[in-house]
Amino acid sequence: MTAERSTVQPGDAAAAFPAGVLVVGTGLVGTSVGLALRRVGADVRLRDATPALAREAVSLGAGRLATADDPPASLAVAAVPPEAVGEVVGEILNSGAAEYVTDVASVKALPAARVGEHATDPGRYVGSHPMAGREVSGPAAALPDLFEGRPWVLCPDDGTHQQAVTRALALARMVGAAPITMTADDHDAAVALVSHSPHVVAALVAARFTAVAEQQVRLAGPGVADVTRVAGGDPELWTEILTANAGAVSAVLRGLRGDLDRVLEALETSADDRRNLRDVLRSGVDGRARLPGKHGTAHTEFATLVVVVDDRPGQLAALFADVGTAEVNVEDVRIDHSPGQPVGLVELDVRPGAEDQLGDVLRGRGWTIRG
Ligand SMILES: NC(=O)C1=CN([C@@H]2O[C@H](COP(=O)(O)OP(=O)(O)OC[C@H]3O[C@@H](n4cnc5c(N)ncnc54)[C@H](O)[C@@H]3O)[C@@H](O)[C@H]2O)C=CC1
Ligand SMILES: O=C(O)C(=O)Cc1ccc(O)cc1
Repeated sequence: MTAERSTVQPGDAAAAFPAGVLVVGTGLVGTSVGLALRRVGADVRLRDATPALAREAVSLGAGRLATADDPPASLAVAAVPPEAVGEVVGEILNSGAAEYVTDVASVKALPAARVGEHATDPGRYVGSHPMAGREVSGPAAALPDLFEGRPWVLCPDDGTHQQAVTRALALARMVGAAPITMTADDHDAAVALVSHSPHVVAALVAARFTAVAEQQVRLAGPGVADVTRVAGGDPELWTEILTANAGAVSAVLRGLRGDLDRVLEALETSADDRRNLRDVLRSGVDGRARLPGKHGTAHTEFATLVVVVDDRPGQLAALFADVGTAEVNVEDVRIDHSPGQPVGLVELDVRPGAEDQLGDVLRGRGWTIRG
């Protein structure tokens, strides 16, 4: 497995893609690819099975409409749902719409097999998957910096042409992502663990809220919102993703079911034996510490400063202006606001040790620091 990052220079996009890039499927991911490529000066052509969505992507600045007269693009990106990848990639290659093609589907083994069935020269395709997304679909949700600093997995196999890999690598770099190469099976096992099973768990947790009294759900805070954020994703798309990666996802969920049984046993049998419960919770702490942190670096536990802000216009701008004078890098920010309360809480994450300096500056400027 290899990982790399580099800086894009002006002119790199034209050199990498002399005949431009064709994006087929102008939803969240396709339009984000177009927006990111336009920022580095690439010629981007767009089409979608629903032409109005391609026109919407054009109006957002993601490129121009593809036409039948266009010469073959240097690279096409099939940004369509997993089950459509085989047919779409086959059509692009067989019609000569592009020299090489990649896709962005969240699973890799099944689409590659389908491309083999549809394309006369499947070696001009290399599967890829940007590890970045949102729980909202469609062109309007697209962001030009969606892929910035995120892993972008490439899955070449023995039959893949080197030039297909070169062009897909260039795509990942041009949009600011960090390319990683692995086999389709390794990819599918990894995303079952870090993306697909968490999605199921998030949906299961969130589904508990549908049939309970409103006053129970009203107590929910940012913790449960974090845990369930991805559950807002498109159920149609996620049904396709989970079905296409059923084996790997089932393996993770079976392990999870075993742990859940241990928790239930600990809760329902001996109130004195807390060991199993503690073991599960301790494993959770250990597992979470292995997650990559900001910019794909190792996870760091930040120190958090909680600042009380009045619920009135201009407060956040004033706070950030004062933070700016403290010469402390803020690694992350969260804003917690309870409905009906006249104040909000702004959580500022800083490197451990820097919180005293920032706290002193903010107190000196009249801010209330909680805790
Ligand atoms: N949503 C996410 O967070 C992420 C999604 N992905 C993958 O990206 C792909 C696209 O997902 P989104 O952009 O989120 O979905 P989306 O629903 O926003 O966009 C998909 C687009 O493909 C078009 N489309 C469907 N079939 C087509 C066909 N046969 N020919 C041309 N256009 C067609 C649809 O009209 C739609 O505009 C999926 O394979 C998904 O697994 C990858 C990373 C993140
Ligand atoms: O929202 C997030 O944190 C995600 O991780 C989104 C995501 C969804 C689907 C993918 O195939 C890849 C990334």
